[in-house]
Amino acid sequence: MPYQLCVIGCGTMGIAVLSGVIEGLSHPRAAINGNDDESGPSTPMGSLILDSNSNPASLPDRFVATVNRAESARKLRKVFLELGGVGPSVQVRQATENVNSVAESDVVLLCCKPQMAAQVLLAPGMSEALEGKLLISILAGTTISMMREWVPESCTVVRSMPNTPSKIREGMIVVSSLDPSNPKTPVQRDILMALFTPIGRCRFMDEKHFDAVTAVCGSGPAFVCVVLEAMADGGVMMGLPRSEALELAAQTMQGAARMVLQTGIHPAALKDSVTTPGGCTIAGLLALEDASTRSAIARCVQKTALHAAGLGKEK
Ligand SMILES: NC(=O)C1=CN([C@@H]2O[C@H](COP(=O)(O)OP(=O)(O)OC[C@H]3O[C@@H](n4cnc5c(N)ncnc54)[C@H](OP(=O)(O)O)[C@@H]3O)[C@@H](O)[C@H]2O)C=CC1
Ligand SMILES: O=C(O)[C@@H]1CCC=N1
Repeated sequence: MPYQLCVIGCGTMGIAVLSGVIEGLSHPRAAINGNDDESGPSTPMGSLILDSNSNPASLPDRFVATVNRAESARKLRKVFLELGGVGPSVQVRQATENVNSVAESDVVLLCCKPQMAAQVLLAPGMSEALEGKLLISILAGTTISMMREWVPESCTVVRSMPNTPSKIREGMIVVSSLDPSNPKTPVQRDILMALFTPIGRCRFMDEKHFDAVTAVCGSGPAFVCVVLEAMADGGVMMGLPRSEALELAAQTMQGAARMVLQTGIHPAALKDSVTTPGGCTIAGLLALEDASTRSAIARCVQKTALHAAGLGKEK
């Protein structure tokens, strides 16, 4: 039976995921998946799994979303009203209705800030509401074992890390491979696949990688946009109109990334193929090396991952 999905804390990321899921309901398409350590081998850069939505029982058909403030609820209603043409409506409620929203739903997507998780999950009545439910968290730095302390034993806890491009169904979503104290049933696995594959590339990974995953794909769009903006700035410096400079840089970035994903070509090989001996590309590359660009970006990911690890512990 189709089920009700409840999004607790439907801010930037809740909207991104829910918009992608709702859009995917009316426009199903082939799902692109990364390696899936729970379903056997695939190609180095991922395999194409056709129409993982074929089991309608794994898809939600009713939606509830909660936020804290009345003002946010008003804005959220507008967001989903505008989406209305492409899918079912979403009931928007305030945090005072978290417990009954969870009680009447089958699957819960936890999208609040990590610092709010304990308060939300330990609210009076929430434990009863979560009995037997599937709780999918997108929270950075909040481990399954921390969440297990806050939910009843019968509740299955899964961690996921989506990113903002999920909104246009170009997300990267990593899902924790197992909750050792409460392994996923095939039904729950189907639900995870059905929810996430329509909104991007989906991969199961062990929870121990989640801080690194958070840095690379959760925060990654911010880092990539700094590079994108800088490339456009360079074009503007050399006389290109701003909008064209941005278009050229964005499509170039997308094209290079797609070549890596689709062909499995190593980025270094792709870079070498652009670099004509004695040409202009090597001149630009050496300027990047002088500025230690690679280590700056790698250190940025390292620092982000280390910070992510502490997020769930903040009060
Ligand atoms: N932003 C990103 O790119 C990514 C974020 N994440 C994770 O997603 C989570 C949310 O981040 P983000 O969307 O950026 O944050 P936002 O601040 O945009 O969203 C948080 C939402 O939680 C709501 N909220 C606060 N308290 C409660 C409560 N008691 N009950 C119900 N809702 C509540 C807020 O409502 P109100 O506005 O009224 O206060 C707001 O809508 C974080 O845990 C983060 O680690 C993961 C991947 C990527
Ligand atoms: O900045 C943050 O904490 C969240 C987690 C990943 C992306 N944004």
